[in-house]
Amino acid sequence: MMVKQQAEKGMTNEGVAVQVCGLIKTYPSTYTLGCSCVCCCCCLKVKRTAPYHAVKGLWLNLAKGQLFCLLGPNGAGKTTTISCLTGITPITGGDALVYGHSVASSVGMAKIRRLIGVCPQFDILWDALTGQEHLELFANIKGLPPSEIKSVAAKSLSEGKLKTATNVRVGNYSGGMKRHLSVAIALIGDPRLVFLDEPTTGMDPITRRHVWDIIEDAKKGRAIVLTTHSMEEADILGDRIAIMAKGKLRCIGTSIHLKSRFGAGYVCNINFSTTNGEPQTEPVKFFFYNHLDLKPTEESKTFLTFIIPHNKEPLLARFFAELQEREYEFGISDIQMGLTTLEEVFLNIAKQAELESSSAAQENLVVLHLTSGTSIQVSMGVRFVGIPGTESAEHPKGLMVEVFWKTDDAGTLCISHHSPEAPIPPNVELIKNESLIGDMPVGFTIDPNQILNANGR
Ligand SMILES: Nc1ncnc2c1ncn2[C@@H]1O[C@H](COP(=O)(O)OP(=O)(O)OP(=O)(O)O)[C@@H](O)[C@H]1O
Repeated sequence: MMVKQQAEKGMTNEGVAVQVCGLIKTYPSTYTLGCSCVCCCCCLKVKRTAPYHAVKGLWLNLAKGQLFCLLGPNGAGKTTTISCLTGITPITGGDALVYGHSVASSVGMAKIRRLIGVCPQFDILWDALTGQEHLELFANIKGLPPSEIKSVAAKSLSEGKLKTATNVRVGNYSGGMKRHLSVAIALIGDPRLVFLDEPTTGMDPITRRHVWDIIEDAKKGRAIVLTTHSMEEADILGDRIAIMAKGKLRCIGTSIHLKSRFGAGYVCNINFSTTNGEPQTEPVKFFFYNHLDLKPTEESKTFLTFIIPHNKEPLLARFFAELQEREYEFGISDIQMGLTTLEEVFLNIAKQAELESSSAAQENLVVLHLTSGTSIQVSMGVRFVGIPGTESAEHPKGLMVEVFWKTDDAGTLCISHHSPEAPIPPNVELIKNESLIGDMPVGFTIDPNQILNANGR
């Protein structure tokens, strides 16, 4: 909101490289030929798809000398945002100023092109050219003085995995080497703003660390916009992180800010020593349950993990003082506390966005295979879901499960596992829309606050 107010008052800030002011991108309708019959000769129809709102009014400032990391599940609108800022696709509404030049005007865009370097999501390289030839070509395009081109190209190839491949044709590069070369191309000519769209996809861990060092060094004196599906990469490189979903910015801040504001709380790991006999995990579990009403999220013979929600904060000082006093009695070797992970923040935001859109339109359903053997459809991102047809005299409200989500390597939200089936607490209000899509029932979404309140969590 502050960004919007500043922009509306025409305020400019010296430290800002890019000012995005209500950016909108809507892809127009497309027309396809199709029919629903088998013969295909009599009823070919032109089908019109609805316009797609990929970016729905984005407001943000990107600072000079900082790396801004844009996260979001597949289809969030990250690449579209980059395409709008780099002039690859025309914007539909709003504007963005790159070092004061507007992306909405062709004059502005011509100036912006001289200031930016881009590593696109998919490599645009020529198999017949070598790494050195690519860099010389792009150094030429960026307008570097001819006398400097060879040395600049050689310098950016002088380190890491590309060194040995300088004169090898790119057709023989691995996928990771091609991404490495695309990053080098984005940085050539000292651009003041660099866009890196999933730059380390397909890289082995050693090359990835090397490219992280290159990116970290490149922050000085320029702004970098990076998109990634790796939370580790975002945590390590991002000075500020934003999460987009369904075309909208959902949250923005430093990694620590996002974890404390949007994470579930703290992760507490307790390790037990095995030198003085059997570890006392059961008394410690009881101690946590008794004082904080928490059960472990992970456990083994020698460690326990608890997620401590923020609302328990007032109890923690006394709780940990007492736990430390009894460390020896419980056989605890060490206690570690940390904020929950960025991945968890990401999942929370992605789930929330999916839930909003699937409750707006009855879509985005995925199949949940219950361990009891039946399958139901559930809204993407739902946490507690009631199982249709499970009402009985013993459980008048029926049964429910808690669904746990994860993202796959490509950033798509998918079901990880679910809790055992449990009775829906009697005081929970249910809004049941009995429905069947295809021949599979649709589970009803239960407000998580009601369950947490009912369980005293
Ligand atoms: N040319 C186009 N015409 C119509 N729709 C498009 C076009 N390009 C992208 N889209 C749609 O816009 C949405 C946003 O796509 P975009 O590529 O920006 O997402 P993203 O956040 O970069 O996802 P990913 O992580 O998969 O790269 C998607 O639903 C996509 O299908």
